Amino acid sequence: MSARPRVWVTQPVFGDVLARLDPYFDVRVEPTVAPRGAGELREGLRDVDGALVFIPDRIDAAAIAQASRLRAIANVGVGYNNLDIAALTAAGVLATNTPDVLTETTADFAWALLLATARRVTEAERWLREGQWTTWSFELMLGRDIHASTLGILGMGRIGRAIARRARGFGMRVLYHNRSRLPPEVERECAATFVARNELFAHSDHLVLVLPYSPQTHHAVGAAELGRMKPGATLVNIARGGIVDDAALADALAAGRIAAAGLDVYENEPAVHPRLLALRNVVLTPHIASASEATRRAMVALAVDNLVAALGAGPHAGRPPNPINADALLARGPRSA
Ligand SMILES: NC(=O)C1=CN([C@@H]2O[C@H](COP(=O)(O)OP(=O)(O)OC[C@H]3O[C@@H](n4cnc5c(N)ncnc54)[C@H](OP(=O)(O)O)[C@@H]3O)[C@@H](O)[C@H]2O)C=CC1
Ligand SMILES: O=C(O)C(=O)[C@@H](O)[C@H](O)[C@H](O)CO
Repeated sequence: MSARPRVWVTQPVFGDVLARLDPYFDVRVEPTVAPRGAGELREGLRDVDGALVFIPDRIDAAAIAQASRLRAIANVGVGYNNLDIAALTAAGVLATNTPDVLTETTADFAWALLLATARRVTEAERWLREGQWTTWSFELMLGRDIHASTLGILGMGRIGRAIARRARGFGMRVLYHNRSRLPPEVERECAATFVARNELFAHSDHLVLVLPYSPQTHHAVGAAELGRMKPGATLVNIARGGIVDDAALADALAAGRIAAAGLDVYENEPAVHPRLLALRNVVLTPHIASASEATRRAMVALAVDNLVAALGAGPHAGRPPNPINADALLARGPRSA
């Protein structure tokens, strides 16, 4: 039996980047992309020291309880609501994520969705491809202006601020809400004004969601919040499924309560609420906000660095760049090698 630590990678991504694990570990990379169910994740984690996992992999308490060798989980992604952090910490398993490297690419994509949603880009293309463009009409596909309008950002963290910075070019007024207000110099740099949560819904022409998913943010945007939005406003969600109540959103869009929505994430993804699928005034993308080639490679590279260091190897042994639960080390008992 090998004395080297064992590592499991749940998707076959960028082989040249994953190869950087090889000098240190016995690595098993899943050969196919497939949803990994609870049973498969339990089995995969049972005999390994570390794993490199992705957003669809739900690492729950049951899997962690059976993973007696596990010491590190490197999540490829900045959001980590797929991990049971309390259970990992109690078990002495260090978890890491990949912030910063995806900030600008994700902010670019928020703008792609915002522009497509407000100016009806995908709706117009679908209509044209359906052969419906027989006469040019002056009032065809009238959209909502972006320039000189008010952009609202719920979740003004790394990505929210990058979205705000881009708004300058469109001459927009930027409002934001966080649980805690940003320092004045950051507000100045983003040219953004802090407002109460209800004010954000009431005054935004275009509202972008960029906050993490947690039990506290579950259905943070439901019927009541949608009801507070301006008639004709648009909503963009690049944050996480579950933050928006998808059924309530479908109601608001169908009723014309708000003009349109751009969604990259969904409550039950990859399943999309059938009523959202049936609507024309919604732009739907398959959770790709960070998906430029350079950024996806950088995310995997950072997750590799995190895993190597978290398992006590490489130049930064024991000091992974992006620990989520550094206190896990305090809980380490017999499973620490
Ligand atoms: N679609 C995609 O592919 C991608 C999605 N994401 C999602 O974007 C999220 C944000 O990433 P990033 O900007 O790097 O994270 P940050 O932690 O830098 O920012 C999150 C912001 O949300 C705020 N926030 C947290 N809870 C609440 C709340 N209850 N109400 C209002 N604001 C809140 C935080 O401020 P405060 O603590 O003061 O409230 C903070 O400013 C990720 O967690 C992930 O889910 C990220 C990348 C790609
Ligand atoms: O970073 C996040 O939180 C994301 O949602 C996206 O960047 C990725 O799609 C995901 O991380 C892939 O695992």
